[in-house]
Amino acid sequence: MGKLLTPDDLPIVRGRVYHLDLAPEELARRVIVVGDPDRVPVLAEELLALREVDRFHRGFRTITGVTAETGQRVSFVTSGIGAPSTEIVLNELAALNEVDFASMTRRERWQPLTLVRLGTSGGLNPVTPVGTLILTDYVVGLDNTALYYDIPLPDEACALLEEKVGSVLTGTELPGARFAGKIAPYAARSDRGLLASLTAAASTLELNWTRGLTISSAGFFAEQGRGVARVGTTQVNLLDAFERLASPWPGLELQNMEMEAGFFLHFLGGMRYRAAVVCVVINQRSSGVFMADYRRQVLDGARLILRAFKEYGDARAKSGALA
Ligand SMILES: O=P(O)(O)O[C@H]1O[C@H](CO)[C@@H](O)[C@H]1O
Ligand SMILES: O=c1cc[nH]c(=O)[nH]1
Repeated sequence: MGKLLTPDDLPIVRGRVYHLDLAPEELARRVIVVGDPDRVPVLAEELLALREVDRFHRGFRTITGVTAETGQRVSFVTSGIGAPSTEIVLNELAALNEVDFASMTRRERWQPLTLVRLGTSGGLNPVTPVGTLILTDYVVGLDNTALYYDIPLPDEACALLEEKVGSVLTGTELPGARFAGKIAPYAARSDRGLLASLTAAASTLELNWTRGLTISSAGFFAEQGRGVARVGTTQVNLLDAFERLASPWPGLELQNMEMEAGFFLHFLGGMRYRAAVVCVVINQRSSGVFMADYRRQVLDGARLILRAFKEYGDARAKSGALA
């Protein structure tokens, strides 16, 4: 028998996890995770033929159902904004998948989940137009939530990215700043097979898309170079420095900045779940252009993900692996 979890380690209320208010059978094995709870019913209305579960608790909306186009069971789940909120959601999703709530021990058998974050992001690449879908190849996270999870470096490219983004931070520190040197970049990557399926699906749909490097910030304002509040910032001209960041190797360009991809890929990679990230560029940080209505692009992103789920599942079934 696995380790016994106490009701305080993993609070379960009326058979459901404490924050998401979901029971194990209410979660599909394929999950699209969005930041904004209002995005969940939009996806459900447009894409589901059948709705089985619809919950809203602590700001987290979840809808599980069967898709009209691919006939797959999927869950649309809210992460909320930022790594700390995402940490709660991903831990509860993993517990729903792996823990037997009757005995409060890990089940002997479970299959990894397949999850894609579908979000919005700020554009950092002047040649990538607003409205483009970015498929994250690698991400560098700047939050410290991920640093509580001791997960091995996925590959040598991640080490190089950590070093490059580390020098951007060192080069933009305010001399004498109280927290100078305290922000520790960590790199992660999308699951290679899932990214390949997303890339293949994107190539067959007439979408504006590209792959690239994503930066995940710990916040929206100072952390993304927005000097709105009347207090000093540890980093100065951070955005300019990011925009000058040379491509770390041919084929990988810095594309966008958002707030959850880093933790998402770091944690789920460590769990050996299959995870990837697709974000719409809704603004151009250098020119100040901002697109407030991105509903169409988000739906395009969701259709792309559903198609990739299908192709990825079919390819795995053909190779003898469980989908
Ligand atoms: O549109 P979502 O998925 O929320 O993603 C982006 O939007 C929020 C900031 O406005 C952050 O969560 C950021 O990552
Ligand atoms: O600039 C942006 C736009 C969306 N989300 C972010 O985190 N930043």
